[in-house]
Amino acid sequence: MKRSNRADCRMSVPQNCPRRQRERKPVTPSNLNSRTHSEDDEQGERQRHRFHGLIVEDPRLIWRRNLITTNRKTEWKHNGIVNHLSQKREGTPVNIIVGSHVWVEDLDVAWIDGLVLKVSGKKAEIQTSNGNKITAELSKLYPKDTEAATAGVDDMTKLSYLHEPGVLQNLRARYELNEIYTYTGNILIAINPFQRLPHLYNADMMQKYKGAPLGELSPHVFALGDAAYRAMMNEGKSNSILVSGESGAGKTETTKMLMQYLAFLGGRSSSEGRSVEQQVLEDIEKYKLGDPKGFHYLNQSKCYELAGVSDSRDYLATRKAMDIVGISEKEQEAIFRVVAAILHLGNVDFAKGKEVDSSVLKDDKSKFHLKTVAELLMCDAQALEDALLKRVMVTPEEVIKRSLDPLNAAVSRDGLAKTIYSRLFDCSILEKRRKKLICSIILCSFEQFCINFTNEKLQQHFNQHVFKMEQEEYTKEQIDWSYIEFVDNQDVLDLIEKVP
Ligand SMILES: Nc1ncnc2c1ncn2[C@@H]1O[C@H](COP(=O)(O)OP(=O)(O)OP(=O)(O)O)[C@@H](O)[C@H]1O
Repeated sequence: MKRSNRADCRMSVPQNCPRRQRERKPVTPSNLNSRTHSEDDEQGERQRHRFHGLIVEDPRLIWRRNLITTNRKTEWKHNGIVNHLSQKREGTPVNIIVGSHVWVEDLDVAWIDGLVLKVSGKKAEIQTSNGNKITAELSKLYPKDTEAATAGVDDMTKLSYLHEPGVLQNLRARYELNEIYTYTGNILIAINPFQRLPHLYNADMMQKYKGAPLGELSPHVFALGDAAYRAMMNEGKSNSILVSGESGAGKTETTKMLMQYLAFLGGRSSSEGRSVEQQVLEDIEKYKLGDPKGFHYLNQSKCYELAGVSDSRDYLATRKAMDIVGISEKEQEAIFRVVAAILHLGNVDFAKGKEVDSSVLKDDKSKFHLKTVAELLMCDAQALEDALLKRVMVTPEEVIKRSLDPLNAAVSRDGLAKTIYSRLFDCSILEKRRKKLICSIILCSFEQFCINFTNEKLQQHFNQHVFKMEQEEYTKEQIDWSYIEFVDNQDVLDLIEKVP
């Protein structure tokens, strides 16, 4: 399922009608939320989940276009925040005249601001703020809001001009002040700070955000976690937070913060007076784990500790968060058994066997790890050993077993580890979803399906809250502007979500 061209989904704000000139209630995360309630009601049973959107971005990608390959740039523009917010390029009535302050594309810094010196035909001559004089097509210029707050705005819906340079400038201005979070309605955008900002995540901050309505305090990942948790408790309904972003943008770190916050909200004191180390030691023995240096899958980077990161605490926070989101003790045990089994599996080594191109378990250590894997996965140790040492080929006539040499046995071991790990997530999600809806799709690429579905869901979220709502408001306020058609992807969502 490929994404359709979203270019026609972009919203155009009339140039002669900057949004701040109109007397209107600013669109805040909280009033957007109240709208979601009524829409949920309308959708009734069909809406099994409430979704909260969180987009993480890598500043190196969004501000330095020369670091982005053409494809990546296009992909980002089509999938990222700017696509949802930016002003329609073609056919937009851009009222650029001599003396206008504008944004123009720049290879080094993505967008540079400048002053229009001359307009002739479809082109303009611009004096850029870095001292260059350039000529650009009028249709490629975007008006600059000269009255924009230098510190930026905490919610992108408050921007006067919703176009790519405006959005990026706002994120950048905030980022320079270490304000890495910004709302777009009730969607949170997080920019990777590439440095620890402990003051943002300490216990005081958690306390501050606990119970505060979304939008009341500065944008924060805790605010989103809080909204999801409250909605879950109040409505008895599942909630999902979609964390979307490029590789390296900070999804994992953001998710960790969310988990910590959810654990804090759950507040179940499972420690019973024991120290963190004692509790974790409660599990290391059980899963026959030990020093990470001793595990092949953990010791490749040779990096075992990070300043300010406590694996023990993160582990306990994860367990607590699992409690909160309703993963039972038994399911948690199963999850950690599988994870521990994967680590042990990585330590199973192979040596040459007696026959040509065959292999055996290398030593007693490997035998121990294989036995532990079998115990943890509750499977037969001999069958597991066979599966690692031999390849099975099924032909129409017969089933052929062929021995593997040590190198290929190691490849088979790593393949098994990857498959088990990936199945762990498929199974957890499957448990929570209606099998009817999902089974056939898993046979395709489940991961890609999830990515596409998430993108479609986010797109619909933006359609609902930015396009539909804004247009309704313009109509209500009788503002003279042309109605923009946009592609509604509800049919795509119905295909996946709707009960057949
Ligand atoms: N909020 C944050 N605070 C501090 N550092 C961060 C934060 N978010 C990301 N980082 C830094 O960026 C690095 C990459 O982030 P992370 O691993 O979360 O990315 P990712 O989106 O999960 O990547 P991938 O999709 O490739 O797994 C982290 O190792 C960390 O150094």
